Amino acid sequence: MKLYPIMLKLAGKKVAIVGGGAIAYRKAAGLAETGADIVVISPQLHESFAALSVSWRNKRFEPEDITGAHLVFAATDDAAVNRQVAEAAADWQWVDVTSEQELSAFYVPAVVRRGDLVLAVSTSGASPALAKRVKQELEQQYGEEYVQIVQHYKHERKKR
Ligand SMILES: C[C@@]1(CC(=O)O)C2=NC(=C\c3[nH]c(c(CCC(=O)O)c3CC(=O)O)Cc3[nH]c(c(CC(=O)O)c3CCC(=O)O)/C=C3\N/C(=C\2)[C@@H](CCC(=O)O)[C@]3(C)CC(=O)O)/[C@H]1CCC(=O)O
Ligand SMILES: NC(=O)c1ccc[n+]([C@@H]2O[C@H](COP(=O)([O-])OP(=O)(O)OC[C@H]3O[C@@H](n4cnc5c(N)ncnc54)[C@H](O)[C@@H]3O)[C@@H](O)[C@H]2O)c1
Repeated sequence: MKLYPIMLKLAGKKVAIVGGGAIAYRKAAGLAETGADIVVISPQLHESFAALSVSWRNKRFEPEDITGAHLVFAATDDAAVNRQVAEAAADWQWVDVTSEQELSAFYVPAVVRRGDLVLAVSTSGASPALAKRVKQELEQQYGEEYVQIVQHYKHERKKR
């Protein structure tokens, strides 16, 4: 089955991240500056979270924690807990179980940002390491100059 790529406007939307370790941090960092209302549920929080704006619920996961969340990340190191998160989610909630593809409703791509230019790379889950490698190649190919290039094109387009 093909996966469908999309750009989400997350300002003001609740996003729940269950787990507070390295992987939870990586998913939270990817949400920085989207305006999402990020809630992290975990009895421990990785020190890098200090640089991010998130609400921390210092506790173990319970189903009520994901109520109203549009996106849900199950990112604990306990596969059974991650499965409970998937089971607690309503049909309309998009869940990424970071330890188990079969239970996920979406995956996160590897991303290069150059201002408004966004390059997202996915292998549809086949190989996250390859997605990262292709991202690194794109980082070389599309340098910081593209921040200005995309601005220029945007400006030209408005003149029409
Ligand atoms: C792209 C990136 C985005 C991000 O995380 O922000 C991302 N994984 C990254 C890196 C990475 N992940 C893993 C390794 C170790 C090498 C390896 O195992 O290959 C490395 C490499 C590294 O860390 O160097 C391990 C791993 N990943 C998943 C599983 C579980 C499974 O496959 O079932 C396991 C085994 C866990 C275990 O051992 O238990 C699952 C997923 N990882 C995804 C995304 C989604 C599919 C993306 C796609 O392919 O399209 C998906 C399906 C769900 C999701 O996480 O959304 C990010 C690159 C960051 C960057 O840009 O630098
Ligand atoms: N998708 C990916 O990109 C990817 C990559 C590597 C690993 N993984 C998976 O992610 C998992 C987590 O890895 P990590 O490096 O972040 O682990 P980690 O040990 O750094 O963090 C685990 C976190 O889970 C929290 N936790 C444990 N039980 C909990 C509970 N009941 N409720 C709430 N929080 C709870 C802990 O407090 C801790 O903060 C791994 O076990 C692996 O399966 C995914």
